[in-house]
Amino acid sequence: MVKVWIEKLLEEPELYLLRVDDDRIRYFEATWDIPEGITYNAYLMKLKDVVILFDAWKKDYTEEFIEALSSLVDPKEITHIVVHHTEPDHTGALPKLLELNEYKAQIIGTNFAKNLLQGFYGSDVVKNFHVVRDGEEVKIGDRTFRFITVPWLHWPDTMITYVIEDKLIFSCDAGGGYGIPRAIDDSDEEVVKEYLPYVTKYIVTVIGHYHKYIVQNIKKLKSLGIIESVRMILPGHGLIWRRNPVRIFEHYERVGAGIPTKDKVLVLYDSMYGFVEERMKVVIEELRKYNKKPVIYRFTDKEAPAVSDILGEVPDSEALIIGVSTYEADVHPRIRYTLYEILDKANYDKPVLIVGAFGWGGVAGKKIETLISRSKFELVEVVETKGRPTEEDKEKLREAVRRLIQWIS
Ligand SMILES: Cc1cc2nc3c(=O)[nH]c(=O)nc-3n(C[C@H](O)[C@H](O)[C@H](O)COP(=O)(O)O)c2cc1C
Repeated sequence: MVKVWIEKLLEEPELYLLRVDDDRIRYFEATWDIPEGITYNAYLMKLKDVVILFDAWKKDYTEEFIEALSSLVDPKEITHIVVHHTEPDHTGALPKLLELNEYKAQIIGTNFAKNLLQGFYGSDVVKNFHVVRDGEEVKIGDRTFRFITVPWLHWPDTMITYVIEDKLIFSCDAGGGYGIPRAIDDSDEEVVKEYLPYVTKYIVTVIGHYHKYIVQNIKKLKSLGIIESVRMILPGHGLIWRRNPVRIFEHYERVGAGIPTKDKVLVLYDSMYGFVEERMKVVIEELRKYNKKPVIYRFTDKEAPAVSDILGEVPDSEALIIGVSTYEADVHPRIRYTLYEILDKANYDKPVLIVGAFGWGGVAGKKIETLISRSKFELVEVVETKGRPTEEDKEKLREAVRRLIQWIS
């Protein structure tokens, strides 16, 4: 049985969280390996004469959503539905809800959201749609709702809602993360510590392609003066932030900007028969000699880490070292895919060292060199040699690692 949370968050205004813990999902967006699962959060606010729903759940949980919602309100009584972002993990249950609501509720969202909803679910769903512009304020009941667009965080339709009188931010995907936290909010530091790495992984895999917009949009919210005094940040996934609400946006900013954790170096390699691995042992030993802390992911005949986990390690690394074998005159397929995703989702200004091994003609190193030259990463060196590494090859590797360390410092 899937776990559903129905929690009262505030008495005034009367505000509820409706959260479902999706522990059945394996691959978010049919791509990202998330054994940690994810939650979908919707919120319900009851004011005098109006009932406002903020977002919904994924279609798979429509039945549970309607049941949870019905325990708080008759769906027919919902007067407004705010759609912050139309991705179906937040809107899948909407068509059924609107049917039960007899299409009485006014849907509020951006023009982009209206077009997308119509494309996904048909014209009926948008027949009572109120398009809001960036910064528009709408009085609903006795509260004022300001809608602020945050485009490309992570779709063009995305906006957040700021409730002026109560200083609440409904932030949808911004401020969200993977994982199924044991609590609903950030009051327990242990829960927060367990959860934050899943937030980083979520940011990189889901929003990473647009990571410059994270920094840009948070700057925009800061300039509006709504962050420093915010009382609660209520995201569409994961924990609610109310003990220290600013913290989640600070975390997003750090990941967006790629701020490194001191001494962390991401080491990533494939090795089919051990020759790349022999080289990487030399590299790792040299890193440790200089007090660097390598975080190691390897593709071998015994292990294949999730690319989503590797991506989550990039933003706070000081540097990357990639070990690669040449495979059919190309980059080994596992590294090829991983690197493609790193360059797309976690493209940061960080130094990279490439370590290659080949049998009869090294190609992988040169191909990676070309890819890196078109990215934000800076290539320190390609050390690519044949077969089993000689003592001379090993010395070259140690020198390259020292050069990388100098580059970092
Ligand atoms: C399926 C396969 C394809 C390969 N293709 C090439 C190639 O195109 N060019 C080359 O120089 N070596 C090629 N090699 C040899 C490897 O690059 C070489 O053995 C390297 O040292 C492998 O590193 P490892 O021992 O860590 O797996 C290939 C090896 C395998 C198993």
